[in-house]
Amino acid sequence: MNKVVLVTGANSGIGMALCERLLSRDTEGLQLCLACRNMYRAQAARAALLTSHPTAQVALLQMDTSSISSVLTAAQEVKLRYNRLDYLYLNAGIMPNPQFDVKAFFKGIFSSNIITMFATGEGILTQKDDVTSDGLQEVFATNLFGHFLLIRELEPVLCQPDRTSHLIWTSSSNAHRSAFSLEDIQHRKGTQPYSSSKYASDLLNLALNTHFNKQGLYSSVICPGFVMTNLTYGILPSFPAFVWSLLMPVFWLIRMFTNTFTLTPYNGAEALFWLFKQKPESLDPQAKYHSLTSGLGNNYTQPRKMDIDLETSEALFEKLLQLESEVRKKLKEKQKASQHLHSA
Ligand SMILES: NC(=O)C1=CN([C@@H]2O[C@H](COP(=O)(O)OP(=O)(O)OC[C@H]3O[C@@H](n4cnc5c(N)ncnc54)[C@H](OP(=O)(O)O)[C@@H]3O)[C@@H](O)[C@H]2O)C=CC1
Ligand SMILES: CC(C)CCC[C@@H](C)[C@H]1CC[C@H]2C3=C(CC[C@]12C)[C@@]1(C)CCC(=O)[C@@H](C)[C@@H]1CC3
Repeated sequence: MNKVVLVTGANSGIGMALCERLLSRDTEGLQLCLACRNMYRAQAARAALLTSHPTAQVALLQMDTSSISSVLTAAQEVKLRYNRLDYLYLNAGIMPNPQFDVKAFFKGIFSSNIITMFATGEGILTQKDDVTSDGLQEVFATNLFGHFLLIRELEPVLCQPDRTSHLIWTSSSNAHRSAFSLEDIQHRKGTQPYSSSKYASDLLNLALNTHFNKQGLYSSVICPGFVMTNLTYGILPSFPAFVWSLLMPVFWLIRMFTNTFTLTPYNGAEALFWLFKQKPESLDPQAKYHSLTSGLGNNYTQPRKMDIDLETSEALFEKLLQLESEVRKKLKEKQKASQHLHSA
């Protein structure tokens, strides 16, 4: 039986590079499903993958992870199409309206914190978040909650007695405990929704392992390192693409000191690809698997312990379940109201 692999945010950057790498390893034995919000971009990605792998099975699925109804519809479609789901890559993510603190950046360059700053972006980035039509914070909804709902909906295909399934989150080394609060899981009040959402995915990863390992479902998190993609280009929008290219020698130099500068989507997808080849039972639920690239350009994956604890991960899991039941209730009421309107 062919393995079924679903990747969210598969039409560009790290998600797209992962698809390319998976098909290069095994073109015939995989059923790849690209879950994307924009079907034009999804079709372009599918066409590019089929150009290099003409015999591959590549399907498309429309899904906007920031929209509850879109996630629920997409999950129904997955259950109709597939009776198994071996790998679910939870990769779609946004960092909207990033503000780059130039002063903090230059201060960081001349401090002992320089390596941490380049590896994590800590202290130099904030974002302005939005609210979705479901009334959720956009970064939380896109990066975390949409994926949580998807997993909950797909439980019947993910938890099967005769085999294991693997959830793999694209988190970040920008995830930081100080940006996250259990009292404000959506990060309505702060200025670091991205860091908060990624820290929440690290916590949720642990809770998912606690609750689902017995049912054959495993979860892992990775950090791709600093990769040049649409997401990072958005951090300095005044820089045209050629300026980023001109900066490449500087970045290669920085890579000599911090191997987190993976830079290309291919390199950034290293840990995602490495996890595909591992037995999920052998992995550490408290570790984040980092894509790293050496000064000489060699890729490797390294686990690093995360700053998370069981108690907070359980508390977050409970809060997410509670939010899930609230949004489902709201959605039902909305559907009832529109039915009334139609029948009147
Ligand atoms: N680049 C980096 O340095 C790092 C990236 N990451 C993480 O890697 C992941 C991939 O990002 P990256 O490849 O860098 O950036 P890209 O912007 O290239 O990829 C992000 C993908 O997510 C999709 N996406 C965004 N919002 C939604 C949504 N609401 N519903 C469905 N899909 C959506 C995008 O679709 P569309 O094309 O339609 O926008 C795109 O396919 C993200 O989770 C990011 O946080 C983590 C650490 C570092
Ligand atoms: C103009 C200058 C010569 C160079 C500017 C460099 C910064 C824009 C980058 C240095 C470290 C980068 C970084 C990220 C974004 C861009 C930098 C701040 C991230 C925060 C991107 C998203 C992530 O998830 C992190 C892992 C990245 C960490 C490093």
